Amino acid sequence: MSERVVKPVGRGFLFLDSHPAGCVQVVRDLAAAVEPRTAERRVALVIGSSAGYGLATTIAGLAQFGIDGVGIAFEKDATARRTASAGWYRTAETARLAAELGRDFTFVNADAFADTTKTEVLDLIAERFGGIDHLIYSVAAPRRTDPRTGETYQSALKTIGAPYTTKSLAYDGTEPQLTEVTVDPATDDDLAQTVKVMGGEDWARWITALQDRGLLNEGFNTVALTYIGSDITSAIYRQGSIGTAKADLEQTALTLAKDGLSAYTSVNGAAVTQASSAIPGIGLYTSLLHKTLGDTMQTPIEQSINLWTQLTGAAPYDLDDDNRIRLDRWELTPEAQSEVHTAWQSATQENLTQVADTTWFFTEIRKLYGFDVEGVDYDAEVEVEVPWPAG
Ligand SMILES: NC(=O)c1ccc[n+]([C@@H]2O[C@H](COP(=O)([O-])OP(=O)(O)OC[C@H]3O[C@@H](n4cnc5c(N)ncnc54)[C@H](O)[C@@H]3O)[C@@H](O)[C@H]2O)c1
Repeated sequence: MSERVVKPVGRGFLFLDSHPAGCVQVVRDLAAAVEPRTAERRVALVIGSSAGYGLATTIAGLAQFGIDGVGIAFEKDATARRTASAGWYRTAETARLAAELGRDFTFVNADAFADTTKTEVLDLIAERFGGIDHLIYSVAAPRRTDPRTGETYQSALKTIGAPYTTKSLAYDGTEPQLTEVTVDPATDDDLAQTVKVMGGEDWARWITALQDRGLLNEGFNTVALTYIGSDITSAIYRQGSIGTAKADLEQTALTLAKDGLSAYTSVNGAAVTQASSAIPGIGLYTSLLHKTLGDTMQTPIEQSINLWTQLTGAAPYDLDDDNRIRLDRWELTPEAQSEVHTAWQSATQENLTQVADTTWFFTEIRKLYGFDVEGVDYDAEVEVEVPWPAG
């Protein structure tokens, strides 16, 4: 037992500790946004199930689409000095939610890129479920060690060709700051490494491994998440090193589909997650987008419900010309983009909090660590040593 008061300690968008009770409430709030329904049983493997889009897909799947199966995440346990990572606490609560909903769902804490994880999870699937109907690949990682070569690759957030200077949002601990960040161009090696981390190789390896063991059920389909976004962020995102990796991921889907698999990428909209907040300019863009769209900015839960509706065949796939499932149409309407463009151009330090929803953005950032969540007593002592849910 290790109870203590947990306060936010950190700099900018990064906090060193997470609040267990806040993370519990975040999971409950996500679940409350899903209408529970008893559906036929389907088996899903969600890779990246503890945060952002993967968490939303897991919760929507558990509550509304009757999924059993396995979730994989890579999270840190508490130490003598630090709390566990937020994804650890969220996973513990998601497991409780799954049990309450009568679902058979196991969470594995391991590196999805490792072959040992694939073997462990495939054994579990073979033993417990006999096969899967859906695979959701929602990993966002800064690095990957390829177990077959032992080499470690680092993902880069760089432009292609020339440096690019963007407006960006920062936080000095008291006030939001409008800053300028210059992003360097990627070398060929940076690009190759980013593709190794965030491209389609590992997703394809999971599918091949499942296929080799005969664990893909009739009607199986799979989705890996991708992003396109606005012209405003394209020099850094879509036309940058990370966009090169996303193009590789999308190409992987096309190759898998050619082999007869029902494999897609889904283009999700901008959301505040740990992964996205690390990208220069994205925080400002997302704050402006929220100011423009308000409640019509679709949450990860809403997009996940939309995704499951399509994966389970309740609605036809909403595909674009490149065979990608589009969950981001609300983000890229000409009206929304034109308004965000104007706001982006006009943003200055003086008008920042009027043109951008910075308060909303920083609350969302703190919520990623379980802080600023309504209904949580942050002065109370809380148990920080929480066991990973038993399989
Ligand atoms: N956030 C956005 O705005 C946005 C928009 C569109 C698409 N996407 C895509 O959605 C996907 C998920 O991103 P996110 O923003 O939800 O990220 P996130 O940081 O919120 O979550 C990442 C997840 O990956 C897991 N993970 C990281 N490394 C792992 C590893 N080695 N093994 C197992 N699990 C690991 C983490 O535990 C976590 O569950 C990415 O492909 C991202 O590009 C994000």
